[in-house]
Amino acid sequence: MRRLALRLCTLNKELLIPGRGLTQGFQNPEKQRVFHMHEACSPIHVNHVRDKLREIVGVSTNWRDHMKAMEERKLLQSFLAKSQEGLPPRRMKDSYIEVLLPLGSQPELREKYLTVQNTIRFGRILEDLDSLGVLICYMHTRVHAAKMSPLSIVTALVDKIDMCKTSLSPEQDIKFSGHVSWVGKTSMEVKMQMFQLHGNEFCPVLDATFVMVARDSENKGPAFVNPLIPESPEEEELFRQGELNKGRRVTFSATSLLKMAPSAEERTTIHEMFLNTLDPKTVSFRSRVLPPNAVWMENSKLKSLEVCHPQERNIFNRIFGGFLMRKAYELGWATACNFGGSRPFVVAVDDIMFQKPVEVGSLLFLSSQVCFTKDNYIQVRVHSEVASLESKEHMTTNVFHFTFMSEKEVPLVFPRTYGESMLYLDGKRHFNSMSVPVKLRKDFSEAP
Ligand SMILES: CCCCCCCCCCCCCC(=O)SCCNC(=O)CCNC(=O)[C@H](O)C(C)(C)COP(=O)(O)OP(=O)(O)OC[C@H]1O[C@@H](n2cnc3c(N)ncnc32)[C@H](O)[C@@H]1OP(=O)(O)O
Repeated sequence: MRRLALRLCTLNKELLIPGRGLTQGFQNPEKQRVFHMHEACSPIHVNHVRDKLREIVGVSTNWRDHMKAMEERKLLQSFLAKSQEGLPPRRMKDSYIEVLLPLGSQPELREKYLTVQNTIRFGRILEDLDSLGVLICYMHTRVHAAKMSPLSIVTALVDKIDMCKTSLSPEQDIKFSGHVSWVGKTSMEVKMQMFQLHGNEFCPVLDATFVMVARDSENKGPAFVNPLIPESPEEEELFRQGELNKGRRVTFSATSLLKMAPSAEERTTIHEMFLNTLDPKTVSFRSRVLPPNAVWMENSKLKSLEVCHPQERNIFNRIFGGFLMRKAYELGWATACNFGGSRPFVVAVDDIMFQKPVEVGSLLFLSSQVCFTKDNYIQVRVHSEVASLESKEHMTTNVFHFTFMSEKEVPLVFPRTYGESMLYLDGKRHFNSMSVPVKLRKDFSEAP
């Protein structure tokens, strides 16, 4: 145990070696969102993020030892705080990390990230962001006296990922940075950014906001996290934004179409779409025909099945959230590609809620469909549910929302049933909540 405490302290030191900050490449200070972090660490290599997480949590690398490792974690329960006030406050820079994915300088890394069109697999980026988000939270909550972290930190929500560049080169270095930007009692909001080398500058390509939740050593109940003290007006603004985000999520969830009827405007939209599909040759509500350049929503569906092997486990012996996101994203991408008839780019991801952990050995059923389109944009929803081999009972674990942009204008998608109409409106709400179409930087766009 003492050995592990030392290891954790070494980890913290390793992460905080003063050196070149990520912001150095910027000419324009307005592009920076790294507040007073210039004195922070040199980047760690992307391959070390998972190693560090393993060390912090003390997991075994062999599946056959996983029960023993979990037994050892039970001993850490006594290190958990009884209240949040009993924990020392932390600053944003305490959790600030930079991670390097040196695709340019280490070509052997490229294979894992490469698409056939010579761009970067976004699913792999989702995995890296997920691991990085968890590591950031361990930096915020680190306990110097404890041998390993008594906390199990899980991803609760991918609140938003906005892309500011349509395609990324697999031949240029990438850097990630991030820090805790807001905390509740047991939850933490993490802001991350991704940059790619463009000439001599690291230019921003992606902004992400995740919410992580701290659980006890055995991942059975909630656990308190250290308070966060903003230190400057910019940090206060970030913290305030975190509070607002929490309020926005509550409102979004309270007005969900699963709980409340659509608004008058939304009802009009659906009725107009319904009228547009009535056959003018018959006087019947049942005889429906598609308008030109339109597709029935049910015909946009694609499905897949994954067997969740131990290799895909996370540090808590459940299925890694990043793996679930990668699989859902790739099915969503295929759905958009199939629908739009040309190669789509992801422009936004939002509101991926991890409702239930996925056990190793489960069957993961993914079902994807286009639920809204506009001009070149395709809004895709992927629903995931699991069943254990024994019970066969299906349970929803996640709903994923992806916004893609196609190279050319795409057909309209038409709902046929009431349920599909609600999917359409939900897709439209997600599409409208996206900030990207206005922000997408044309100057960075590249041919695919
Ligand atoms: C060798 C091994 C291999 C190693 C590989 C390394 C890979 C690297 C792996 C890296 C690891 C990668 C990581 C992974 O792979 S984690 C795997 C993916 N994630 C999961 O499996 C999580 C599944 N979900 C759950 O377990 C529960 O739903 C959770 C625990 C999330 C909430 O449960 P529950 O609802 O019962 O909790 P509560 O009511 O007590 O609330 C607790 C707090 O949570 C806040 N909250 C809740 N929901 C949301 C939400 N949607 N948005 C925002 N906030 C939310 C809530 O406000 C409250 O905050 P506060 O008011 O206290 O502040």
